[in-house]
Amino acid sequence: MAILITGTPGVGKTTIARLLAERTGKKYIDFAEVVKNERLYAAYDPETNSYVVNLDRARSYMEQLLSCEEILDTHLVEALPPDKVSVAIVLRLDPLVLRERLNKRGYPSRKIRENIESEILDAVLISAIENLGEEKVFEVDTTGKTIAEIIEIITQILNKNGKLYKPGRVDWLEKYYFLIGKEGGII
Ligand SMILES: Nc1ncnc2c1ncn2[C@@H]1O[C@H](COP(=O)(O)OP(=O)(O)OP(=O)(O)O)[C@@H](O)[C@H]1O
Repeated sequence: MAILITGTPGVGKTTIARLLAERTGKKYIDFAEVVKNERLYAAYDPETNSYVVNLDRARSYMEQLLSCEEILDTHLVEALPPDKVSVAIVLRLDPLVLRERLNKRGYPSRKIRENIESEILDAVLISAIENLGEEKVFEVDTTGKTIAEIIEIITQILNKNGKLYKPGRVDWLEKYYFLIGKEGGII
């Protein structure tokens, strides 16, 4: 059963998932790589350099691939077989910090806006709860935390001490509703 590290693009999934895999000796799986290598996509969008994933094919491929406790890195929870995911850690990040990171990547302003809106509106958290069930889902606000602090929190969650990290504590909407619809999240 996989441990899923998820969240809006740019929140730190790959950084955390890779380190967690190293620390635990578990296999790290970059879902985006699997999609590309196994051609589990229906289309490719050159403007945003992203793939439109074929959810059914992806889900059945991952059903075969996932065996023991891999560390899985993706924001696309709906492409995963729910019965093969034991726990989902949704990383959260202050939208203004996320905007800085995505700006540094040189993302087009439309892509930045979409990701910031997704973070403000809890899109990945909601998808994780809907697809996996709330009992499997935990939420970690990574804003201002070091990588070591985040790994420590995830370790607590994996050791069944995650009650402080159940969904519902992070709420960006009240503070950042005015960013919705702004190109590139620019006020
Ligand atoms: N706790 C942290 N503190 C400061 N910077 C961080 C932290 N975690 C990640 N970063 C930085 O944020 C950037 C994005 O991290 P990362 O690529 O891991 O995000 P991601 O969620 O996997 O993004 P994507 O889904 O687009 O691959 C990187 O430059 C990384 O070094």
